[in-house]
Amino acid sequence: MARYSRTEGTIALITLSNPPVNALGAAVRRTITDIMHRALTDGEVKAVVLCGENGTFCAGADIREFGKPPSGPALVPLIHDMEASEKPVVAAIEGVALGGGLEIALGCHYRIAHAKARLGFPEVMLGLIPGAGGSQRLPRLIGIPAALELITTGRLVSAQEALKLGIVDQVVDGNTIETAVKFALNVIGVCRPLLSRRLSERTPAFSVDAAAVLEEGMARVKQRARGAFAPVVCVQALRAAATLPYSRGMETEEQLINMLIDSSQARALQYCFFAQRNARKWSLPSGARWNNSKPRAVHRVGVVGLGTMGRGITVSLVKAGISVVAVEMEEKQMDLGMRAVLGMLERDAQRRGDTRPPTHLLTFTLSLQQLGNVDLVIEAVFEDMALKKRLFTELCNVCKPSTLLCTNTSGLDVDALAVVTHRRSLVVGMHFFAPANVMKLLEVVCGPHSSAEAVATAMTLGKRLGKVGVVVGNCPGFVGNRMMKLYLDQAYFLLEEGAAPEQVDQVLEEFGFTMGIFKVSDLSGLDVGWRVRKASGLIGPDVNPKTPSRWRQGCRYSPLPDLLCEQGHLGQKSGRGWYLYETPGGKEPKPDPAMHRFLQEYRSRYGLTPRHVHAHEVIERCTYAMANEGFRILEEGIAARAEDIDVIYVFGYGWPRHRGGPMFHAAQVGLATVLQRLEHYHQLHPDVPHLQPSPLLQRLVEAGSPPVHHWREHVQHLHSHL
Ligand SMILES: CC(C)(COP(=O)(O)OP(=O)(O)OC[C@H]1O[C@@H](n2cnc3c(N)ncnc32)[C@H](O)[C@@H]1OP(=O)(O)O)[C@@H](O)C(=O)NCCC(=O)NCCSC(=O)C[C@@H](O)CCCCCCCCCCCCC(=O)O
Repeated sequence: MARYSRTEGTIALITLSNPPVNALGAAVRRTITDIMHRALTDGEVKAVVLCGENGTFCAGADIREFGKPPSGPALVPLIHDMEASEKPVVAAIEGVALGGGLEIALGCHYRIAHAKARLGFPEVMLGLIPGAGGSQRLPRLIGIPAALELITTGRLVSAQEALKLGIVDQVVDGNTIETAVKFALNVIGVCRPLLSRRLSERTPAFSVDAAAVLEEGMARVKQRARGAFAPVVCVQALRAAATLPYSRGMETEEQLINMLIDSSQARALQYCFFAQRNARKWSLPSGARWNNSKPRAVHRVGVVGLGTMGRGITVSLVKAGISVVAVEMEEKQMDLGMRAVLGMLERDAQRRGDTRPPTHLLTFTLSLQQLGNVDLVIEAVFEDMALKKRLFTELCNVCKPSTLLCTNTSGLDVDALAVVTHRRSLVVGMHFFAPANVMKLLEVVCGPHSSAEAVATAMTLGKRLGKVGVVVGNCPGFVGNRMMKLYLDQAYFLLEEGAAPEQVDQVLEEFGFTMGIFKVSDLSGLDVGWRVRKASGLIGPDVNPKTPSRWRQGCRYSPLPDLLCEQGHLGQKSGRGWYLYETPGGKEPKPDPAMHRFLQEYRSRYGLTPRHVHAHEVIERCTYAMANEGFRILEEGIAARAEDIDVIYVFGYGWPRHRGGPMFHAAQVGLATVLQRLEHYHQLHPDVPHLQPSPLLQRLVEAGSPPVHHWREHVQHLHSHL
């Protein structure tokens, strides 16, 4: 928990010891409080050095304790006692000093940091504010503008930046604890009383513009927060620091954190924190798991296809220091792709202040033969099964027998590709999201033949690329796009029933989505879905001409997006889609009067009487339809946990993190309510079978709506892939 030792005769060394990150759980707080009291009252001790075991100072409060009844001593009195002490207290910061960890460090009189240390207040990402004096001490140390930026964004700073800002007093390359001990010996008795080092005693170093800075800060966070409370409350805490004496500021901080601590948003954000980490802990029905499966070494990767996805994947790989052989079939495409990749790398290097992008890691070629020596191939050609099968067959002949063959398909059958190869166990899906060099999500699609080694290798590679990997099973659309289809269907149906694209989007954005569904569709290009619908036989020559336009494969179908595509309205790239753009390639969507007329004509053609669609109906139909499919996905074992589905939505589809994800949202609304609303909508729309509540949802409600982590226990037949 925390250890006490004496060094150099007069220095008390207090070492936090709570692996893996020295979080400040109740037992740790109890031990440090006792030990600190001992050190501060022991007459032989002249100074104290506080450090953390195993190269980590402290990652802050133990997040698992939030939401539980409080126990153990609080941090605030401990920090006050330390700061009030007449013996110098020096923090030796290695690894991280985050949240409550940094608050403790700010209560110390001096801070020495290792060059590789990172410091910050990430509380806002957990729906909180720094609640143990951090919101009051940091602005007194570095001023309002810098504190405002750090606290409202949760951004971590390097030791060097912390030195520049004045958060730490010294940065060391060598042994931080030894340096801190020497430092402590040097300052014993030098600065008595330690008044100037006590941040709570300082008058905040505010510029005259503090009020304006806070006002601007508030406007900025409100615009960016998409409905999240915590960033706004962070600004309120800083306003208290700017305008109130320290003790009153602390009272305000306490009131504000108490308001947030039990909020549904804080719960959702803390759920996301653990869900993201749990996603790494995959397992397969064979018993193979993340911690008993060895990934293969990947030094050289082949990327086939230099369209939008292939380019982004190539850039991600190169930025992670991995050699890439990029293959295109046609010279013109290759030239375009090569220029785009080099341009992206160049801009990235400029942003980071590097003079030369790592182009030496790149080989561009028109010949698949050059893939003979790669460890892994990522196929990123068109979504055309016949083309992909030909390619996989050829790759088998070209690549060494141990090369993993991965497909970036966004929904085609990974197993159908595996069976054309002689190395089925080495085939997995690596589904990146556009733009692949930016988006964090990676679905690792595991087919029935995929080996644990292949899954482990794809997950490890994803981690090297900075992605959040989630292992999913093989079915059309996997997890993300399978649920997305139902979301889109509901959005189209809402247009048929009377809504306008901008109205649906506004409601979704107010809910917290990064972008409304129609804006997303315009951005990705309407032709993407069009191709998928053609390939899956929903449109095209295979459809019986007698089939009504609004009816496909036994259920209601909306041809709206197909009609737009037929007119060449493909979204941003064509200057027109669900919205109007100034020019082809324009980015600024404007409501399109022609779209309104088109919808009116469409409705009258099919005898649909438009009605006013309420905001709550938009949210319920879109999000409950998604969650309902999520329950089916869980039942089929396509996702191992509800948390995995939520991670996919938060990291890949712009779902607001402060609402946890579609499954967590359903749990927060109440499963019984979701069930009842789905029944209601299914009664109104019996031609939409997907609105019929899934059997798992029904069983969960019968079982009293257990918490998300227990849902898997109610899956009846674990016939699953995962
Ligand atoms: C630290 C990291 C940067 C490490 O990253 P890395 O990639 O190396 O590793 P992982 O992310 O995989 O983490 C490894 C492992 O550790 C677990 N973990 C990490 N941090 C915590 C944590 N803070 N608590 C619990 N567990 C943690 C993680 O889950 C992994 O576990 P696994 O099983 O999967 O291996 C990175 O992890 C990171 O960024 N962590 C989060 C850091 C953070 O957000 N810190 C802020 C915490 S909130 C806080 O500090 C609030 C303060 O302002 C204090 C507020 C006090 C008042 C509140 C009143 C509430 C009452 C309850 C508490 C009473 C206390 C009091 O009153 O004083």
